[in-house]
Amino acid sequence: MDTSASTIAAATAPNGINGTVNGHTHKEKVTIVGSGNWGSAIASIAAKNTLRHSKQFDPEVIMWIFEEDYEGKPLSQVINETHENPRYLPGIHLGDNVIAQPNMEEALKDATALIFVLPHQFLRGVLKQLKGKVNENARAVSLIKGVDVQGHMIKTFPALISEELGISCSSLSGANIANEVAQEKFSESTLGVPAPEGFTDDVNHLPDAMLWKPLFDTKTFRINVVPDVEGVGLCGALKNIVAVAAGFVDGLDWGSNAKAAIMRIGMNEVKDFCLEYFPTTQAATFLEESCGIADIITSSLGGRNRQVAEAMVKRGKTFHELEPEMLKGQKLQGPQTALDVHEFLLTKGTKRPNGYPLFEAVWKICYEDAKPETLIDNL
Ligand SMILES: NC(=O)c1ccc[n+]([C@@H]2O[C@H](COP(=O)([O-])OP(=O)(O)OC[C@H]3O[C@@H](n4cnc5c(N)ncnc54)[C@H](O)[C@@H]3O)[C@@H](O)[C@H]2O)c1
Ligand SMILES: O=P(O)(O)OC[C@H](O)CO
Repeated sequence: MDTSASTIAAATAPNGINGTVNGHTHKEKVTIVGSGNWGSAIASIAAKNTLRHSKQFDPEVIMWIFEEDYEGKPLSQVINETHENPRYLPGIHLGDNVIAQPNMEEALKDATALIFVLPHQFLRGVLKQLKGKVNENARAVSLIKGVDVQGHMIKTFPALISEELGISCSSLSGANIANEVAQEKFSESTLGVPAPEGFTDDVNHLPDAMLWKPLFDTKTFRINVVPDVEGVGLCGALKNIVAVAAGFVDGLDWGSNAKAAIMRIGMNEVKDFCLEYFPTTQAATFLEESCGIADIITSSLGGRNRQVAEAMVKRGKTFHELEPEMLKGQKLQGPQTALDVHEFLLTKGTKRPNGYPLFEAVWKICYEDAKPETLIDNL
């Protein structure tokens, strides 16, 4: 199937509505694949916007849930009764139009707008279940922060989703700590959409921008569109390694200068890694957008990766021990991404003089018991 932006443009009405059959307008039907901390926050935004843009979207937002028990009841039942996800996003009303659905086939029925928002280690398993069950006119967006590494092959998740499901996939990433976004505190995010080569028109008019921007953009969650799906996806993945390093700095009480230095060095490694292995990515995505520099800052100041890394140093425990204890079912992405990147670099090699010493130091501290103080040895 041809999933290029121009082909999709031809099949999509100019207002972004998913076409017409027998004179009837088809409304986009939204399914969220994932229901954790960010998945639930984004469900609350999508639920408001499907109502706000009722000509474009069916009001109901289906949220596929990896079923589990919550205080003696299935979590999906609790969510559908209370319209809240007390396990992963307590205190936030998701919207009466959000329906939790543990059955994947049911969740996908008629879906035309698929939002992928899972901890990255679970995506391949979920894609296996989805194969052959997705509508061919569906489009996807990945909110997942991680990379897929198989030996010397590295892929972003939008690319993997597109490849596995044969549909177009965009990428949404930014300085977006879920709890703050859900509380409607001001933040920005970057939407990377597919664009035909040489496209110079307004990116907001690209078909996938016209689908996703109205679904996510609010007064307090501002979406900026760029024609760089890979760059947006990679920034979100790699900044998690930098955030772990920033957490080590906090654990060591090295202070603000050291934290700023680690963020600067980390930003350069993110940028160089993207340009070395994904030459179509654009430097402006890292340097000017929320998904780049801004996400490194927020994650190094306030994220879960930072928090657990600080505790690794202060309490002398591994992240394997601390993750369940501190995050209660939420998942870290930084250590696993450091391992993925390490394994990729090992087989692929690099042309960067001195390699990627910050990424490698984080891997060594997380997986090889290296002392946190060794973080700066090769910088
Ligand atoms: N939380 C944030 O602040 C935030 C913000 C932006 C982006 N992200 C990114 O979004 C993605 C999802 O993060 P999140 O915060 O929604 O998740 P989370 O960290 O809250 O993880 C918990 C989720 O994982 C699910 N899960 C557990 N085992 C599973 C399995 N075997 N198969 C499928 N699902 C399983 C749980 O059901 C739950 O929904 C991550 O890549 C993360 O980096 C998170
Ligand atoms: O809490 P973290 O470290 O997973 O980071 C959350 C978001 O990615 C911040 O943008």
